[in-house]
Amino acid sequence: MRDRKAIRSELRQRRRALSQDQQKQAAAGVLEQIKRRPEYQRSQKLAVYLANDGEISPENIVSHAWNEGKSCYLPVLDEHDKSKLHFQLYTPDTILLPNRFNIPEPVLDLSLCIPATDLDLVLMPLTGFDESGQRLGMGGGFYDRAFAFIKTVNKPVLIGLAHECQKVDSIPVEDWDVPMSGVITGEKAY
Ligand SMILES: Nc1nc2c(c(=O)[nH]1)N(C=O)[C@@H](CNc1ccc(C(=O)N[C@@H](CCC(=O)O)C(=O)O)cc1)CN2
Ligand SMILES: Nc1ncnc2c1ncn2[C@@H]1O[C@H](COP(=O)(O)OP(=O)(O)OP(=O)(O)O)[C@@H](O)[C@H]1O
Repeated sequence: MRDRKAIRSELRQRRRALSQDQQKQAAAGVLEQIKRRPEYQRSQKLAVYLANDGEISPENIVSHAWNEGKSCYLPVLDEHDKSKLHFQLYTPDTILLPNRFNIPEPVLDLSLCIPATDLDLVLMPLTGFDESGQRLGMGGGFYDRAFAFIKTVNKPVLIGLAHECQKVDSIPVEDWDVPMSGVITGEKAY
């Protein structure tokens, strides 16, 4: 546990230290990489996120997906059930407000949310990853809880997006960790 905290803090510093130029390049690269993936090409409903705290930005992927007629969904926290994560439709007209972690998100409208099992592809934010597909998030357990069913249902496909500097030799695993089927950086696919 201490381990995970230390790795998380080190890796958050690393991604925050990237220059604007490096961020721009990485965001362009991650689009080029994802366009080649059959899981992306096939997907109609994909979960994305709005980059925060140095995360690699999926914004170019969102624009591409919209152009291709795909639907994008954003994670939205629930102020009543603080452990829950919803996925709400994201369009160019969506109004965004900062959540309790100061990350912009749509104002929760349950009529625009879909069950996690209806998503085809989830592009996951992360602080660290290893080549076996283990993921370290921000520590809230939101994605782990939202996709805990993945062991029994083989949908959606979970793919992490990351900067190369977020790769470590191995992430200490916990029982509840949900493994990703792959990770895409600005340079390559793992
Ligand atoms: N862009 C993005 N959106 C996301 C996530 C994410 O990782 N990235 N999440 C993925 O789960 C959820 C938010 N999870 C988060 C969990 C912890 C902290 C965080 O900053 N914790 C602070 C303490 C903040 C406080 O208590 O005020 C910290 O650790 O320093 C942020 C987001 C939903 N939206
Ligand atoms: N399936 C689950 N059911 C109940 N609690 C869970 C589950 N998954 C994770 N948690 C709780 O969430 C907390 C945070 O987990 P962890 O440190 O793995 O988060 P994370 O993967 O870094 O964050 P996130 O998924 O939000 O990006 C843990 O203390 C754990 O108890």
